[in-house]
Order: sequence, then structure tokens, then C-alpha cells
Amino acid sequence: MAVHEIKHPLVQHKLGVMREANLSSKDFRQLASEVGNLLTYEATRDLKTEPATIESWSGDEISVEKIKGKKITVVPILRAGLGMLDGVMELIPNAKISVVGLYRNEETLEPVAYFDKVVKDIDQRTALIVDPMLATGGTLIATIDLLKQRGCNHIMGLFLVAAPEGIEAVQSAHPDVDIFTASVDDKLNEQGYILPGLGDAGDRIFGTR
Ligand SMILES: O=P(O)(O)OC[C@H]1O[C@H](OP(=O)(O)OP(=O)(O)O)[C@H](O)[C@@H]1O
Ligand SMILES: O=c1cc[nH]c(=O)[nH]1
Ligand SMILES: [Mg+2]
Repeated sequence: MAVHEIKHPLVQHKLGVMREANLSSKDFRQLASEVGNLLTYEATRDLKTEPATIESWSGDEISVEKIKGKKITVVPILRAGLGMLDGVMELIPNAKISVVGLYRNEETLEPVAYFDKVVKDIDQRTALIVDPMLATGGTLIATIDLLKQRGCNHIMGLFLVAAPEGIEAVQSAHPDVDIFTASVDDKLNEQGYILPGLGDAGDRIFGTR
């Protein structure tokens, strides 16, 4: 499993603004989407292309490059993953969306699954999981388990912030899954929140703080 920490200045600047405690929900949501967009750009860097012949504006036939191979399904994890979805879809507007719903039990920190609607042909698609936070890794591992049970065999994940503890857990459960994140942060606190982190990303995106 490869972990890509995206050090692009735009990503780092936007993430820095998101760390400010008093940022409005509106601005937090806007930035979550923008960083989601930039992470998508990085995660799709290695997609294969193939030449295709088209008629150009001048009437000449020319060769252009088109993306080939597996199609993508974007997998936002409810709720907080919705905050990044628009930015992700802006770059890959033809991708199908497979929604999964999980929340973390606040006492046990175990993931609780409550919804899924996954595309039928997921066995022929790359899944791009989208969630702002990778903390203990429980939610991501449960999501990958579900996608693999449905036949998916190529999975990547986009996260605004990831904790080393969660990365390690995912690495040992699913070594084939690649992670793209704006930051590998320091650690988890006793309540399982990432430090320095962003706080509760779902609450900040939806204004339920
Ligand atoms: O790595 P983990 O320890 O499993 O934690 C990460 C999960 O916790 C948050 O969701 P939350 O449970 O707060 O649900 P929400 O999106 O509905 O707010 C976050 O968006 C991840 O899905
Ligand atoms: O720091 C964290 C950990 C889990 N979920 C969040 O929203 N934030
Ligand atoms: Mg939450």
C-alpha cells in the first residue's frame, strides 16, 4: 500500500485555513471540496490513456489521448464524505457514485454501517473512497471490506487528514489499497480524534457542532 501525502502548496495552504477553529461552516465546506478536487487530480495521475482519432476544427483527422481501461466509482462515506464530493466529481463528472453510510460509535470507536447503494458493475471499476478523516481506520477498513465483498478489486482512498494509527491498521488489513491525503498528522487523542486534525469534520461541514 502506498501513502501519498500531497505537499502541493495549494493543498497545504487550504488545509492550513481549515485548521482554524473559528472558520465558518460555509468556508470549511468550500475548502473540503477544493482539497477533494486537488486530491482527485493527484490520485488520477496514473490513469492510462490511449490514442483515438478525431476530426478536428480544421477538418483534419488528428490523434488525441483518451482515458482507457477501468472506469471509476466514487464512494463518499456518509456523512462527512459528502463535503468533498462536489470537488471530486468536478474532475471526473462521468464517474458513478456509490454511497455508503457508516458512523463511528463515540464510546467504542467501532464503525456502525447503516446504508449502502453500490453500483452493480463495481467489479469492473476503480473505487475512489472519499472521507475527510482517517482516524483509527475502522470506518475505512469496514468500507473496503464491503467493496471487496461486492467484487471490487481496485480501491483508492482520498482523505483530508490521516492519523498514523489508522494508516497502519489499514495497511495491515488491506495492503493493496492506496491512500492520498493532504496530511499525515501526529496522532490520535484519547477520544480517537486526530491531532492536530480538524475536529469533527462531519459537524463542521454540516454545521451541527
Ligand atoms: O477512522 P475512524 O476512527 O473510523 O474515524 C473516521 C470516521 O469518523 C468520521 O465520521 P463520523 O463517525 O463522525 O460520522 P459522520 O460523517 O456522520 O459525522 C469520519 O468522517 C470518518 O468516517
Ligand atoms: O478527528 C476526527 C476523527 C474522526 N472523525 C472526525 O470527524 N474527526
Ligand atoms: Mg462526525
